[in-house]
Amino acid sequence: MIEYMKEMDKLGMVIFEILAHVLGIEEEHFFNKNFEEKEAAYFRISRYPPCPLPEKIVEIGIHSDSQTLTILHQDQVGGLQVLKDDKQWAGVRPIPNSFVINIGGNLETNGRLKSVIHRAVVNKEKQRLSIAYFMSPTSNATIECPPHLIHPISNPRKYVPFTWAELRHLLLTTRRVRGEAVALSKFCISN
Ligand SMILES: O=C(O)CCC(=O)C(=O)O
Ligand SMILES: [Fe+2]
Repeated sequence: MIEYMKEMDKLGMVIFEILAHVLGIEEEHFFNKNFEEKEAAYFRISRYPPCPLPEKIVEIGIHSDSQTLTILHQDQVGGLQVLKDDKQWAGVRPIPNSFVINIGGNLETNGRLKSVIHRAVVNKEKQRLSIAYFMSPTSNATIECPPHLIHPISNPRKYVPFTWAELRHLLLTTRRVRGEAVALSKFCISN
């Protein structure tokens, strides 16, 4: 497990480097610097038993991930679905030897990246397994959209700066609402 975790961290850092490049973040080691504390990362291993009436059950409810990045391994059964802009669910087809990468709520960068709403449905005949690895920043790292991704008129700042410790506290203490990032919304400037 520890080895798997180390490999996930390495992969996550490569993805962060790519994202930093795509987002035009020039500060060297931007993500490395904010992800030194590894204790905050965690796994969720989900086993979905077969179900004769799959339409009656949605095993992992509708949600978006709250951390920074999710690296998800799903087996070949399939069941992960994402909510598209047209409000239709689309299945994420399992591809052998690959991971599904989800952007977490605190990486939304003022809407430049999207933390997708998703759910997992069960299969009639087959059991399904998934392993989600959630990466979060160091507890006291400040989460704040880089100024160059903000425009005062076309894209004004959506959230006040906050720390991961503050968001994590709210995630643990705020009542959840299906499909809504309630904890994150507490930092919304319009609230
Ligand atoms: O099992 C899956 O495919 C999804 C798991 C998931 O969304 C989660 O653990 O947050
Ligand atoms: Fe998830």
